[in-house]
Amino acid sequence: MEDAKKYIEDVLETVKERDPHEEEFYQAVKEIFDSLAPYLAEHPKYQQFGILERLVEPDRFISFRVPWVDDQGAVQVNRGYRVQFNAAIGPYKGGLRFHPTVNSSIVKFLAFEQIFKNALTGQPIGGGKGGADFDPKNKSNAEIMRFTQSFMTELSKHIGPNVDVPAGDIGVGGREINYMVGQYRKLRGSSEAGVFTGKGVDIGGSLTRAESTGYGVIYFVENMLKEFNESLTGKKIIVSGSGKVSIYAMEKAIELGARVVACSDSSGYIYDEKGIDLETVKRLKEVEGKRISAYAEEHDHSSFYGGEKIWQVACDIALPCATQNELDENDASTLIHNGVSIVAEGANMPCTLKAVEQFRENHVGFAPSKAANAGGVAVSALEMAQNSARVSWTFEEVDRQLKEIMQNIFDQSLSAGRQYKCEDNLIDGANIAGFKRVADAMIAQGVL
Ligand SMILES: NC(=O)c1ccc[n+]([C@@H]2O[C@H](COP(=O)([O-])OP(=O)(O)OC[C@H]3O[C@@H](n4cnc5c(N)ncnc54)[C@H](O)[C@@H]3O)[C@@H](O)[C@H]2O)c1
Repeated sequence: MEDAKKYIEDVLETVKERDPHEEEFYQAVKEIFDSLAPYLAEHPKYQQFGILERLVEPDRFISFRVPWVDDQGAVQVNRGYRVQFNAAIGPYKGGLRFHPTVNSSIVKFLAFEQIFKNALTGQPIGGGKGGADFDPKNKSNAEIMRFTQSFMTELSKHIGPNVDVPAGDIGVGGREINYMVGQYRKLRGSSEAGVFTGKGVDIGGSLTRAESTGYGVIYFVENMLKEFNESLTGKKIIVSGSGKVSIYAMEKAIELGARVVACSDSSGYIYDEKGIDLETVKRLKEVEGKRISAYAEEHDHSSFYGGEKIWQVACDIALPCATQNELDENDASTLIHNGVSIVAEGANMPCTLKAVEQFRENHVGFAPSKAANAGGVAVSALEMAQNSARVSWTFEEVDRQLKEIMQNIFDQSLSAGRQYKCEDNLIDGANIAGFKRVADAMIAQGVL
């Protein structure tokens, strides 16, 4: 065991030395590697094949200029990225994020996480991620289109249905993906349906893709509750964010009998004791593009708390579904003090390492993002399968497969955790199960 720990520490040290400014990337690598010691101790072959050293270096890191012209006629320049991290089990697969905070550390951490998440789904997809430091807020539709087309002019050289298949993420939804599909088709002169997922249903998108990440989080939580012969009925839930993941996590939770009392956006949170009216949230966010405070103006029995964090609201289940590191150790203490029993990560790495430590110490059921939010990428892979076969499955069929995949991810994570005596915790279990699939595929293919 000591040898394995030393191996992990040495590789972590190299990561820090090589890119000391990439804090989020280091955090993501540490979170995974810290789980692996008992598994690596039992299987020294991974060290002999230099798996950890190879895993932390992406196959390719692409960074490029994205020039575009705004509505006033001024030239703007943003920076675009695509990290093709690991393709041992299939083409690179992962979303594109448009947000001003996007930088090399953020895209590398997201792509690294994606490798293990994709492996956990059991599907043939490798890990990648990308985006741009472009802020879509307050941009006109024409500006979004011009920016997205310019972004695709460069990215199109590096992607393809068997190479790298991007999807959406923060700031990139169906509209942006459709613009990318169009620009890619125009540049290539051919229709390659399987090069993007999250497309509109009319142009080859899959039913249930929009709902899949949020629904998947709730299916995962259902599995956790079942272990204790419990269900979602009557559970009080809070969900951060009010975007693609949050909205559909709320929808499924409400459908299964839970009471969702609070949700948020980057300006603050709303609390509605009677339970959030999701139709209002959908209209405000998906149609009108308004701040979440507008909810409180329409619902007398609700309140808006500007600039405050949602984690002070007492609940049974907390679902961080907005962004990375949105829940720190103080928030974790507050949630624990207020009696939270399950925290499931809908967003990628929303809890800091110290927050996770607190949940572990206090025996709060914790579902890590790479397991809990894998439903989105799983349905993306189902979209690729439908595109290859030129068929469209029904909503019910895709939902059935999604449920099955989430159940498998839960079972694998639980059993790997138990096998390596990680006190039944799903974090170590998910990390070990995901690592095993990728590492074995890397060994089988030789030193590349
Ligand atoms: N879309 C997917 O299929 C998918 C799949 C897996 C993981 N994720 C992850 O889920 C998270 C959300 O992605 P999304 O696709 O829903 O994005 P989105 O842009 O649709 O929504 C993001 C939401 O978070 C809110 N937000 C941002 N910063 C916040 C803050 N500091 N506090 C409170 N709210 C804040 C925004 O206002 C918005 O409501 C990201 O971490 C993303 O990587 C998304």
